[in-house]
Amino acid sequence: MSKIPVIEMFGPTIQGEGAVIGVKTMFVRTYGCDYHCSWCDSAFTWDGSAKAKVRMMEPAEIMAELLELAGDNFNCVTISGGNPALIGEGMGEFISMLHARGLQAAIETQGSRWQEWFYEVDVLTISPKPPSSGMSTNWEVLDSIMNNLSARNKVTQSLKVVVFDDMDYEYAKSIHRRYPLIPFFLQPGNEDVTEEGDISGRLLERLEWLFNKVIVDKEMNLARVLPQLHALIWHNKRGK
Ligand SMILES: C[S@@+](CC[C@H](N)C(=O)[O-])C[C@H]1O[C@@H](n2cnc3c(N)ncnc32)[C@H](O)[C@@H]1O
Ligand SMILES: Nc1nc2[nH]cc(C(=O)O)c2c(=O)[nH]1
Ligand code: SF4
Ligand SMILES: [Mg+2]
Repeated sequence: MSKIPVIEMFGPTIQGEGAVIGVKTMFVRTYGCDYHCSWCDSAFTWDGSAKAKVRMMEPAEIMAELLELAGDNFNCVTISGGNPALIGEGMGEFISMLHARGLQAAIETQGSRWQEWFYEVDVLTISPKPPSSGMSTNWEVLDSIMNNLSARNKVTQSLKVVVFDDMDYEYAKSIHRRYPLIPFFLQPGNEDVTEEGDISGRLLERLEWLFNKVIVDKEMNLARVLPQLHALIWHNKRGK
């Protein structure tokens, strides 16, 4: 059995982003990322600040802890990070374990690495990073991920781009143009992930800004613009 580096597990909560927004889900957050986005809202998964909290866990141990946390009060497990696509066969084993119990596996990843277990994922969210992140996209890798998934026609995949500014918006358009058949989501960026208290007003202003860009843009007729719903309700609180 191959172990998985887990930094936190929480839930049940409500999926706050993307294609399955609003669905009750547990979260498993893996440690480690091959990116270091300037505005990452989960930097503790890679910046070393929470390294002492990482547990190397067998898939069966993760399953047991989810059941301990929530009993049968969930049907979906979202695996995020960090980048869960850094993990090899252990993750494939964990996804099989979820399926054996009739549970769904949702994955959040940035599209920088391929894993064979992507084929088994029920809801796969690929979130390429725009210029404001400071990261650059490896188009060869992203193309091959999107090609592999399309060829199997089995996984429910979607693309989700976070937008902070006009340059990010142009990047988002280039993603949508490149993969026009893939469900496409836009999400405004949270510009201060450490602010305490109610940040909903600030987030809603950015949502309106993004709405207004999409409304006048005929290339975005099929895009869906969504907030980070959990951030509107629970703000920058961790484990929500
Ligand atoms: C923390 S990441 C982890 C999964 C994976 N590394 C990725 O980036 O897709 C989960 C989601 O949060 C988004 N995100 C991270 N920081 C954000 C911020 N400051 N504002 C809005 N979305 C953010 C990412 O773009 C991604 O879609
Ligand atoms: N409620 C809630 N929904 C989410 N969707 C994606 C998240 C993530 O951090 O990957 C996230 C998260 O952290 N919380
Ligand atoms: S890819 Fe995801 S987890 Fe990694 S630094 Fe960027 S937003 Fe954070
Ligand atoms: Mg989050």
